[in-house]
Amino acid sequence: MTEPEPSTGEQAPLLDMRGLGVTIEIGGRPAEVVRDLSLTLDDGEVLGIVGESGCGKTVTARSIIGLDRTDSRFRLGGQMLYRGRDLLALDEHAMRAIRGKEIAMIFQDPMTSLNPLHRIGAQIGETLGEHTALSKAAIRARTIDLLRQVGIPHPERRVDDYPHQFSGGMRQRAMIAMALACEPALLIADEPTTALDVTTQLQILDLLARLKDDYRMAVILITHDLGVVAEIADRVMVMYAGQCVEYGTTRDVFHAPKHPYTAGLLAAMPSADRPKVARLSAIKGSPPRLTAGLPSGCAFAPRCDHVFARCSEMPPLAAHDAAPDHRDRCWLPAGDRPWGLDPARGTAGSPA
Ligand SMILES: Nc1ncnc2c1ncn2[C@@H]1O[C@H](COP(=O)(O)OP(=O)(O)OP(=O)(O)O)[C@@H](O)[C@H]1O
Repeated sequence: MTEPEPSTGEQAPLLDMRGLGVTIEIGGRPAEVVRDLSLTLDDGEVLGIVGESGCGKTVTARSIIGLDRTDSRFRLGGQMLYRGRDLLALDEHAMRAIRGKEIAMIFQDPMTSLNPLHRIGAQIGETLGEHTALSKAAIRARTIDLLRQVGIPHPERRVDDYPHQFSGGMRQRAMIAMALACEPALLIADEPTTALDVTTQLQILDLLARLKDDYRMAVILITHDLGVVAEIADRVMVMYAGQCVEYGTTRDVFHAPKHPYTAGLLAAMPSADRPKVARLSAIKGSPPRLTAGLPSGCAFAPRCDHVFARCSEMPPLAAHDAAPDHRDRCWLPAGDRPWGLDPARGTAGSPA
């Protein structure tokens, strides 16, 4: 990836992650689970991060908000510039002022955020009490309003319920209300719908799409589901084995995928109205175990049908054509990537 310009104060992107690396000590040995990851996110923008299980999506998200910073097994490198300030260089006290207020996170399991022993309203109110100077009465009024905004019926009554009195979908809504309490500039949503039934999934995604507009929030959405990304993301990052293998606008990545891994994910996507890419069977094999140590060359090579000698070296994340923001990590010349063929234009690997 090209070296980004130094960012300062007002002109800086909301988030400018530069060369993030995460190493975890597992079984007494260091495992590099995220490698040289860079991205930028502007106010109000939605970035989808996709990839198979274990590719480093959650570790990346938790690194942004500093959830593992007190775990001595974790080593983080690179920079995480939030409005120009490097979050990785802040102490835990300074980070606590940002977490929940400026950057909030929701998880697949709402009980990660909700305490079963405390009333829903008290938990949302606690976030407001920590980060605002609102009175008790104002906190309660705001809490009820938040529950209404996320679609909880009779919020003035349900505010005093405990989490177990809410259904799974309602708990997810309550967790979203808690995340929104301080109107964060960035919401990180880690598989927020995976554990829900299909109807509830759609309702929660609609809710997130509406709230990101109402609150003008940037969102990083982590998911296995490319269909979800196609619906609400402006940009997509495809991760494989702890690295970014493709990055671009949702339109470019979906209409003209460049990396064979992205093409494989798209081909495996069960959707009638999927963009026309040459059909591939589901990707053979499975991702490498990051804990076993990675080969020095392309990590996808053992699963790729197009391997050639150069793949024993690590490909850089690079743009190859007129779309400088569409980058991928593959050595194949653009003309040798049949999955990128756009039949309407007769071009290979170029954005539609
Ligand atoms: N707390 C931890 N302790 C040890 N290893 C961890 C920890 N968290 C993550 N890992 C390892 O880091 C790697 C990346 O995991 P991560 O959870 O980020 O993947 P993911 O892409 O989010 O997967 P999933 O889609 O299943 O959530 C995996 O090999 C995982 O086993």
